[in-house]
Amino acid sequence: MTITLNWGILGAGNISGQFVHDLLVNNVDPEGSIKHTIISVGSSSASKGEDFIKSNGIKTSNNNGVEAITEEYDDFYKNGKIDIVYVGTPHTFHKEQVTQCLENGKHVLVEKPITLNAKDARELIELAKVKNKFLMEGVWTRFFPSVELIREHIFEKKTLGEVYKLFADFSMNFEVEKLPTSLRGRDIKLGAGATLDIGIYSVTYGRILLDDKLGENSTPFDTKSFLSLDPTDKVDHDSTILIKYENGKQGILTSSNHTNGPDSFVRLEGTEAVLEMWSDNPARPKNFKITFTDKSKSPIVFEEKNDYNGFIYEANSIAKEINEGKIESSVLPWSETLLVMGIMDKARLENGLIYPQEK
Ligand SMILES: NC(=O)C1=CN([C@@H]2O[C@H](COP(=O)(O)OP(=O)(O)OC[C@H]3O[C@@H](n4cnc5c(N)ncnc54)[C@H](OP(=O)(O)O)[C@@H]3O)[C@@H](O)[C@H]2O)C=CC1
Ligand SMILES: O=C1OC[C@@H](O)[C@H](O)[C@H]1O
Repeated sequence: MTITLNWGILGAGNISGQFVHDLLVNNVDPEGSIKHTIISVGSSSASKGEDFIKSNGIKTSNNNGVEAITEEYDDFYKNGKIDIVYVGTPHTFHKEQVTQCLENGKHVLVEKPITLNAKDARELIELAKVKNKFLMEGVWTRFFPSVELIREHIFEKKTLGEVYKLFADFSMNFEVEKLPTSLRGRDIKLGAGATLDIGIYSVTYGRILLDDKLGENSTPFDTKSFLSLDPTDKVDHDSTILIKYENGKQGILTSSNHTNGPDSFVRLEGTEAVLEMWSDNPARPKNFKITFTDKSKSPIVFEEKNDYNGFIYEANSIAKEINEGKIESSVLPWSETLLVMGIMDKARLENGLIYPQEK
């Protein structure tokens, strides 16, 4: 049986293009049992939407015979052919746009962070329940094949022995000082700051590699944090969150817009082995290596090679869950999203970073 999901893409920008790439690659796979049709691109301007369709190569031949259209936001929300909306706009627009999508009877996959804080996220979740529509935050990292394998090694096979410490870092020098303060990466009004933008991935590793449970069932933990706020734009470009679980496991979860991180963005230390993860982008964990203390044992290496950016894994998981009538992801349930948002709320509170929308 083939499952087909009809998508609306909201925001004709950077990440929407990368997401769409994966849907199109998937559609030309003759073996694929899940198909993703792009119905419409919602954009602030028709010409921008048309450019998006052209520059990302959306054609009837790779879109299940359907010609994608572009619509301005109001028409897009009302388009009855769209099953699910992918929201690919800056953080501060997510709350209002997700609300519009749910109110108009659409399922939603919204880019990370779901909102600026846990309170707003909770409101969206309550609305998804009332409208009986699927809602998930797009933390695509959690859906990669490597993550499932690694979690099996850590928690089921105990390949690393007892795990004690995690170092997870997402750092990318985007030469902050040279950028205009009006950009998403610097503008406090657009929710700028390393913690919400990239620190969320380090926190995600702190959750998926140190705890085998999710959300409301998670192992109790405490966090402490240090955020350095920039004197000009007032947001954090360097962020460190320390996490300590009740069972003693510790994580050092860092992010920076000032420096480039190490090749191995994750180092997880156990009594019998060390796990390292690498790829061109810490958000997409394509490869890992487990090296044993006992040098007579060969390392375990996994490398993913294909044409996907990696968004296809979350998209296919969602297609299956929606097909089964679910409104909440089993991989990233609402309570887990709220827990991560809560960690970031606390870090911001501890360091005095309040967004204008929260005042
Ligand atoms: N999963 C991942 O790896 C990544 C996720 N992201 C997330 O995706 C989201 C979007 O990021 P990105 O694609 O880089 O953003 P862009 O700056 O490329 O903006 C995306 C779109 O949002 C709309 N938009 C942008 N700025 C404004 C503004 N000031 N006012 C109104 N609308 C605006 C525009 O849509 P329109 O077409 O309507 O004009 C724009 O095309 C963020 O929340 C980010 O955290 C980003 C990068 C990677
Ligand atoms: O999610 C993200 O991952 C990659 C980064 O470059 C980007 O700023 C961020 O939004």
